Amino acid sequence: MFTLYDTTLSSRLLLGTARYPSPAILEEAVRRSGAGILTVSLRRELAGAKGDKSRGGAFFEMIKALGVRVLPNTAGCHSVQEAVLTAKMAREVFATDWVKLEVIGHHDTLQPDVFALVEAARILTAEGFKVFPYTTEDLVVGEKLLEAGCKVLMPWCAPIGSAMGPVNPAALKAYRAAFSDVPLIVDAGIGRPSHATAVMELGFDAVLLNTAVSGAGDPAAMAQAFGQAIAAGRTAYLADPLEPRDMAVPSTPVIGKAVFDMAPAAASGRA
Ligand SMILES: CC(=O)[C@@H](O)[C@H](O)COP(=O)(O)O
Repeated sequence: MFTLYDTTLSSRLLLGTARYPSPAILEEAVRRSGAGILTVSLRRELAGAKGDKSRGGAFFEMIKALGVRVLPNTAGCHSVQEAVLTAKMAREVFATDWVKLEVIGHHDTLQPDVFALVEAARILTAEGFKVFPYTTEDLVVGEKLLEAGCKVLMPWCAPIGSAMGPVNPAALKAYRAAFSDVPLIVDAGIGRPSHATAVMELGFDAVLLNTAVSGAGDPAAMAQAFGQAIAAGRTAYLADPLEPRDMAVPSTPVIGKAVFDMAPAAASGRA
């Protein structure tokens, strides 16, 4: 169990809902993942409906009907104004003050504009939003986001949609150590279940991912694999894993065993 703002959750997987082959596959993926939170892009769905707002609305109704907590996101926003406006629209549509705050700053890497992110976070928390900021693993930005009122931080592990997995594990380790009391969710860049396990083993509280599931050959099976991998990573973290060592250490205590085994054989003349 872990707590994000006012809510206690058992699943540590937050699943994105974009780019699935069909609504039925999305539904099945959500079910098999066991995800505790679904993130939904307001801008993407409304843009995809191409003027027919009821299509966007139908998608939102389908998401609500899944009965999983929704975390609307501001994916596709490039400025403070856009992100704040999108968050307010999402609050109306989903009747929630939770928002995943994304303010994209770099065209190629989709790296967040961390200056705009902090400003938007400050505005939204002042208006009562519970902000989940998508950020880099920069420690100073993390501190500024906490000062702005965020109670959760969501560092990337690689660019959105890249599926690279944790490209800078040392930075993620430092992030975990620096914000030991803050719920931390790795958001974006996960490609495989083993990546999710690896970041959970570092002590992160949860993982948010989308492309690795929606882009898989069998999204529902992959969603299930991620659910299992995240749970395994958490269990391993709590089990206090060994640190890698420079030297070999025999795992079987051989000294003494041979004496017991050999002595009776030698005495009886057996080789
Ligand atoms: C759905 C969503 O919020 C994405 O913007 C998020 O950051 C996930 O990234 P991946 O698609 O790389 O998992």
